[in-house]
Amino acid sequence: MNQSKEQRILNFVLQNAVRGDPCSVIDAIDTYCSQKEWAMNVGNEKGLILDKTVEEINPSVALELGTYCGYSAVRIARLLKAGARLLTLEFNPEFAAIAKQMIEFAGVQDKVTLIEGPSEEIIPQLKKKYEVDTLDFVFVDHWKDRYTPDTILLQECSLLRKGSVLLADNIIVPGAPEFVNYIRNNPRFQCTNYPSHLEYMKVQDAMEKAVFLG
Ligand SMILES: Cn1cnc(CNC(=O)c2cc(-c3ccc(F)cc3)cc(O)c2O)c1
Ligand SMILES: [Mg+2]
Repeated sequence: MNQSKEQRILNFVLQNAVRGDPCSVIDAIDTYCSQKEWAMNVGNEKGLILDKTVEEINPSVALELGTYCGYSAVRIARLLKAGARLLTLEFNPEFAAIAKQMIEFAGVQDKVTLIEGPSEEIIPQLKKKYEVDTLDFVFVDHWKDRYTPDTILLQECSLLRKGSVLLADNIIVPGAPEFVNYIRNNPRFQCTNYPSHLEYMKVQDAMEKAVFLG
């Protein structure tokens, strides 16, 4: 049975990156996906916006919606302080299996909890089952039609506190127009738009930062 693209990306990392070196894993994925096969990792240009946001917040507890191959999980986890943790949710079992191996090869597995399943089921479990109080940072990068319902669900589950920061990918491509409308017109969020480009392409994209005001 021939390999999936995601398996080919992982194989390239295993053969070209250095075990335990997150930066070499990030670079290997970006090299493969810019030269061989496009894939929907956040990429290096938007990845720098993600890095700066994580460094600014220095979160103790971070959540990622949409793990995919683990590129942004490794990107975020490499910046976390001792004792800080990232929970990352992935719906697709094949992607979750690849991401698990990617995270372990990068050596950040002690900081990352990869949870497989639908976000609408897992978010309500975060407090009791995953011992989360509130979230300092949320990277939103999953199904674009889930951005708004899951942002509402995070509020309903009291997982956001005054100052919690959401950073959403793909505001232009594939786009999340309903989310943009919801979040920019919601007085409980202070929004900032970060123009950028679609990963590995010369196509316009953007990220949206939304600070929860409590
Ligand atoms: C299957 N699946 C598991 N997670 C998800 C959620 N992510 C996306 O859908 C996603 C899609 C694109 C994209 C796809 C085709 C295209 F032509 C242009 C852009 C880019 C991204 O950065 C994304 O995050 C989908
Ligand atoms: Mg994305």
